[in-house]
Amino acid sequence: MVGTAMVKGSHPAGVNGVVKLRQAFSVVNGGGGAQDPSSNGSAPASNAGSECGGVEFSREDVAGLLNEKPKAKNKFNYKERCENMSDYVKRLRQCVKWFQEVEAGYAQEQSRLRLALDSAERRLEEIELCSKNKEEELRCVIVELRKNLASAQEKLAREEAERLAAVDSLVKEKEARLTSEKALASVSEDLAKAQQELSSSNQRLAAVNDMYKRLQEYNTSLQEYNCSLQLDLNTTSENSKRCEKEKAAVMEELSGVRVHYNSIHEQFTTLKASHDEALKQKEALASEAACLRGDLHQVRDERDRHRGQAEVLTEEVTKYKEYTGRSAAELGTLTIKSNELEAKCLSQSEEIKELLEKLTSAERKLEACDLSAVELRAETVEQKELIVQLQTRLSEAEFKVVEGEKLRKKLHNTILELKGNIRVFCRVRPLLPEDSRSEGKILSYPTSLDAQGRGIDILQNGQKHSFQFDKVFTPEASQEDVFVEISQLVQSALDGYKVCIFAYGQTGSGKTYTMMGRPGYADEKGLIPRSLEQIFQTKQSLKSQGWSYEMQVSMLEIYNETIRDLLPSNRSNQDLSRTENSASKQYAIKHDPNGNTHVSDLTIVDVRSSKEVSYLLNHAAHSRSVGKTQMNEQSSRSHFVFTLRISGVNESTEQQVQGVLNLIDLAGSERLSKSGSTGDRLKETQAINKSLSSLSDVFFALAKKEDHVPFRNSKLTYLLQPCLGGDAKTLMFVNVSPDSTSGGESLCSLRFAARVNACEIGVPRRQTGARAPDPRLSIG
Ligand SMILES: Nc1ncnc2c1ncn2[C@@H]1O[C@H](COP(=O)(O)OP(=O)(O)OP(=O)(O)O)[C@@H](O)[C@H]1O
Repeated sequence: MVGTAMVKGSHPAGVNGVVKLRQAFSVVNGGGGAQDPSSNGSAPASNAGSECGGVEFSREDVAGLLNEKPKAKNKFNYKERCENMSDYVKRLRQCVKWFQEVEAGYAQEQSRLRLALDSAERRLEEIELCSKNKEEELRCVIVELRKNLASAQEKLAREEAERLAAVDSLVKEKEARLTSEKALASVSEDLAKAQQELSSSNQRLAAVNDMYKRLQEYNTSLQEYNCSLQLDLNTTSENSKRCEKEKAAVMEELSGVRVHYNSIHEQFTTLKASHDEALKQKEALASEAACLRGDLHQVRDERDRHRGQAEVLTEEVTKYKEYTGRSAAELGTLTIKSNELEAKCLSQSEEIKELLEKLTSAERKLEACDLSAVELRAETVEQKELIVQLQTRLSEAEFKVVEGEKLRKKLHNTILELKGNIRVFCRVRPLLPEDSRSEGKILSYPTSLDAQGRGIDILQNGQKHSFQFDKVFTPEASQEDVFVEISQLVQSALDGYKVCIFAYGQTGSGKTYTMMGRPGYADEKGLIPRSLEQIFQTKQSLKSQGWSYEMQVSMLEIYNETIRDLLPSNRSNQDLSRTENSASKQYAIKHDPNGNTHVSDLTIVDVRSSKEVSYLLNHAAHSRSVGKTQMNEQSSRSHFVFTLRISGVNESTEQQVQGVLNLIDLAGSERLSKSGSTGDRLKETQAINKSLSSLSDVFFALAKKEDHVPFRNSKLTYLLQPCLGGDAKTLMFVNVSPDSTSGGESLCSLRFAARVNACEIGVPRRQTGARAPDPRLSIG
């Protein structure tokens, strides 16, 4: 009974307790140890059971032992009951032994489990602490993110509004551009037509000139012929005059003869009349005689008288007849002579007529020739006038085109100035012999109306990325083409603006070529020498308007975050080594309230001509830190800053202007893996990449209109602060290599440039009025 009670009493804390401990142990250890015997009575014996003194007990055995009392079939059979009891006691003893062993094992297990529990609790505590910290952090992050979200939403709304406004203005600009392009196209058409007309007019003019020459030759021959005809005519007219005179004399003679003849004829008529009278009288007399015959006496006397009268009359008639016969002969000779003369005169008249006809026809021909010559001359004059008109129209059209282009640029500039944007030009250099040509072209230039000359597409990993800038120069663009586009900007430095032009891009992409050019090749001079030439030329031409300018130059480089002066402080002491010269100097950058930047101890040189500046540029180029990298034979390892300060005074208008021209050749960005830099080169590359990434951060902050712009993160950005965040006219060249192996870098550069293009830095302001107290210390 005692044993039974003991076993019974130990049951809950015994088997179940051990089972629970085992369960806990298995949970802590993550294993699948013992299970609650009551939960799964069919568990395998090896899992639930244990060994005790060589006797194996199953759970069922133990449970049977604990729950069953020994029962005898016959309660009076004491022997059987004793045997049963002893058997039961034996089994109980074995069971107790098993329990003890199990308890010992369980105690061990318990201590192990306690240790595990302790460590688990410690871990739990740590985890809880950690999770609390994390929770705290996450809460902070969530709060910050919420704030950021709110400000981002605000900014988004603002940017959306601005974007809409920008889209509006872009649409307007596009429209304006389209109309100006249409006008340009129509003007170009006109121009082409005018040129065609001009060339056809030139051809016609040449043909007319040719014809005119031939006509002139013909005219000359006609004039010669005319001269000979005139000579002939003169001699003929002299002959004719002579003949006329002779004819007149003959006619006079003839008329005299005719008068004479008439008078003789009249006499003859009167004589004939008198003869007839006489005959009549004779007849009357004869009739009278016949009448008087009767009266013979009387009649004979009368007859004699009459006879005498008849004889006298006969004599007279004879005389008359004689006379009349002689006159007729004379008249005949005279008539013959007159006829001859008339015939001669007639022949001469005919000759004269013929000559006159010839002369008239010749004159008519001459007149016709003169007329055609005059017509031709008039036509030539008309054509010349037409040519002049066409040329005027052509020059007008050309002028219109130039003016249109100027206006477009001006409008574009004005829009940009109103927006306060940084302008971005992209320049792609030509493929060099050392470039790889394996993967074909990665860059292309869209030809659509709105993107022509401004768009660039880059193919990277099979994907096309499109960008648009203020201008895109293809590899064919010459240094002159590039300079033409920035000359107006350079000009505005003389008008009192702060101007900043800088070149950004991967190493070897053509920044130094763009800014400085190729030394020794006049055609390939870069923007810096060309800008200076233009400034000094304009300075000369503005003299007539009363302007006089003073100019000062300074040049520095930022190498490994250190400023170096590139000009000799003492011209006579040029051989002094640069390090020795600049070691003691501080070159601290300061900005005054007027937005001018001062670099202490920096050498500033007065310059009067572009030659002087070229000399200084050469000096600086030799002093600049240059090295060889895997990407570029002559790689610029520093940022080069050229500053020209311009002070202008107009004595007649008492105006004063102060302009600054900053021209900057940045060091090239490069990937450390690709550049293959080690040692000092590696340090340089890291410094370059750091300052360029600071520049990128500045643009990022500007583009997002953040309150804080990290200008102070690098010397470069701090030096450029007035140009990037102030009132300067700023232009960035993004130089790109067409090499297919540089596609990644080119895409990065173009992305950076697109971000810069979106930046608004403020509206440019002209600096006029009183001069700074010491302009020599100011660089921009
Ligand atoms: N537009 C171009 N026409 C002809 N050659 C060019 C042009 N641009 C660049 N090059 C040539 O490409 C080479 C690299 O150009 P450059 O030295 O100007 O590159 P960079 O960007 O200044 O490089 P880094 O950053 O390493 O100084 C030079 O040999 C240069 O003459």
